[in-house]
Amino acid sequence: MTAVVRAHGLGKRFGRRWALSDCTVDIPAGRVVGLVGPNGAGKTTLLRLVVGQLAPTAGDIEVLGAPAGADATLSRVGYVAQSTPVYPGFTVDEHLTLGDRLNPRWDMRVARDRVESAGLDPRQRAGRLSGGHRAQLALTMALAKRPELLVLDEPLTALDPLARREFLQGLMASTAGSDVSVVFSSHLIGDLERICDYLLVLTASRIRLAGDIDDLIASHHLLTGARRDTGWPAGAEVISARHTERQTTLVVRAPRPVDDPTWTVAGISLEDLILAYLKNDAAGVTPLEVAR
Ligand SMILES: Nc1ncnc2c1ncn2[C@@H]1O[C@H](COP(=O)(O)OP(=O)(O)OP(=O)(O)O)[C@@H](O)[C@H]1O
Repeated sequence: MTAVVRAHGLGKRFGRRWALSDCTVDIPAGRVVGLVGPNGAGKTTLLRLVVGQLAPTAGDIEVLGAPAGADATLSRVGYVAQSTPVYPGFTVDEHLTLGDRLNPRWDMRVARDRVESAGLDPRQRAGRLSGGHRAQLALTMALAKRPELLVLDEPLTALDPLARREFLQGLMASTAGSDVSVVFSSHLIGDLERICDYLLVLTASRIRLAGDIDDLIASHHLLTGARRDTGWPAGAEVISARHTERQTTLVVRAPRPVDDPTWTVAGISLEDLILAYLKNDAAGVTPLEVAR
């Protein structure tokens, strides 16, 4: 597997607190990777390590074959931070001119098309744009660089539903048939489901799950049966358990479909799979405890 990001034993500490711990992961090239996790899990920290804005406290990280943040890779990585930074005193058009000067692979046509479709006024100063339009400008700057790796930290939060859909369609159109790899953090699972084919789940500063979404869906199952506190199915790892007075519902990971007549087995949606890992994130807490 060719990896765009290779992290080994990666950790970042702020003061006494580890924002990211012991992260060992290879992010495959040419994929659209969804990064999910609860608030404060360490997603932004991981993304800032990827783009070289932070230096690791422990371990190492390689991006596009070089140490993260290396000069040689800067123009090959596009990044939109959560705050969607722009230059407030520059107009939209001046942003595009600056992008053209600074980036060897800049595509002015992509930039102008996006500005037009997002309804941005080229003469408007960026400092006066609405939050959603500022996000659109920041995304345009990242896409028009024609990066090999595009890193987006919750880019959709400020966009209205229509703009969100159009952005996702635009993103899919610009990634289809190209080699660009995308790492995309979001709390909006429906949006991730629409465009991602690879998933990373980060909870409590650790990677809990990484893999191809189709494989993860195939290896996780939803089991329902009569209420019980023991007697879990053999050969399956219980990820989460929920109980009503009469019924127990499990999310389990098992390489083969669970063959146990005391359970009704069903496929799992991406949303249920992610929620099972998010619920069961506190270290040392058993699935039974977190389910109540
Ligand atoms: N520059 C910093 N200085 C001190 N602590 C920080 C800094 N950046 C992040 N942290 C802490 O590191 C932890 C992880 O933060 P991070 O922003 O990476 O989480 P996140 O998963 O992106 O959260 P959210 O979904 O809320 O954006 C948090 O406890 C946060 O307070």
